[in-house]
Amino acid sequence: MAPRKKLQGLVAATVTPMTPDGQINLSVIRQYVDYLVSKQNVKNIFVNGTTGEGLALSIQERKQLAEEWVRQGKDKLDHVIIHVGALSLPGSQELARHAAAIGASGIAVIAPFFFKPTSKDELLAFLREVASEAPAVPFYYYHIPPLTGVKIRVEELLDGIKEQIPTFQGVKFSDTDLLDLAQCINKNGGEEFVFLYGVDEQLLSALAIGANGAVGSTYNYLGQKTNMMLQAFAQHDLALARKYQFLTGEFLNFVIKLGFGVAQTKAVMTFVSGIPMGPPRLPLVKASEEFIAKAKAKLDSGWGLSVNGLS
Ligand SMILES: CC(=O)N[C@H](C=O)[C@@H](O)[C@H](O)[C@H](O)CO
Ligand SMILES: CC(=O)C(=O)O
Repeated sequence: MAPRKKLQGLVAATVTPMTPDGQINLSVIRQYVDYLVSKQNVKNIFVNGTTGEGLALSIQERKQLAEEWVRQGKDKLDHVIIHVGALSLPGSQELARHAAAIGASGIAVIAPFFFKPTSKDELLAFLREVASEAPAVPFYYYHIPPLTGVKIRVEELLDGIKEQIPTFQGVKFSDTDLLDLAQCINKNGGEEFVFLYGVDEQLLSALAIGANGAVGSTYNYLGQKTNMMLQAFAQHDLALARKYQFLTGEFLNFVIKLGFGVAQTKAVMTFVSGIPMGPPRLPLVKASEEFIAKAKAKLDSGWGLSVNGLS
């Protein structure tokens, strides 16, 4: 899938559909793609990442999923980014070669997080060895220090990165350190790289300092509303953009207080889209009936209309 345009706007971090007995369920991916495009107006996806439980899947499962997403996304999606990060370098390299072979429009890699890189050079060396296995595929670094514990600042990592990783294209930035993000954007004067923000509840703040778009779990079901925020922001209507951020934030604040993670995202996506996403895989456990009832009631309660008449 040759990217027709530079990645921008919303990217849905897809969940991995599973059968009730915990096998990956490829059979609903076609329907999932159609849902994102037609109901959420989201045409980019990020596969096998945090939300997709990528690190809880076998290499074989990750390849099968990547293939199915690319196959179903053909002619419907603009970008299919495959997360190929893994704890072992050979595992990550194998996934990178596979993603290249099937025509993914980009690959992303998180920092290895059991044995952790302790310096920029160590992290860069690992990323370089993965990226070089897919020499024609745009490469994104996936920065998510709350989960990896690798806190090397992106500003530092980006310094001279093109010489080491010629395919380097940008960052999925899933951290609240907006100073780091701002420094990256400020130094990226030529607008060579793409910065996709990954903390959905504060995307507007990241847009304000220059993020190009966002990758997140909530764009699976709040994509339409978040697109309205992007549009208001692009039209310099900050007051309206803020209303949309408050609107999505109201729902997220509600579910975060109940306990919100990948399992809960799968449950919400199941009732919003009607597509059975199934349970998560251990060590995650499925969302409680109580959570589902409350989240559903919140969404059904006219929540969409509760902030100054927005829908
Ligand atoms: C830790 C995590 O999963 N972060 C996601 C992406 O990076 C986000 O999309 C969050 O799910 C979202 O911001 C809700 O907190
Ligand atoms: C949220 C995100 O980007 C991920 O699931 O990896």
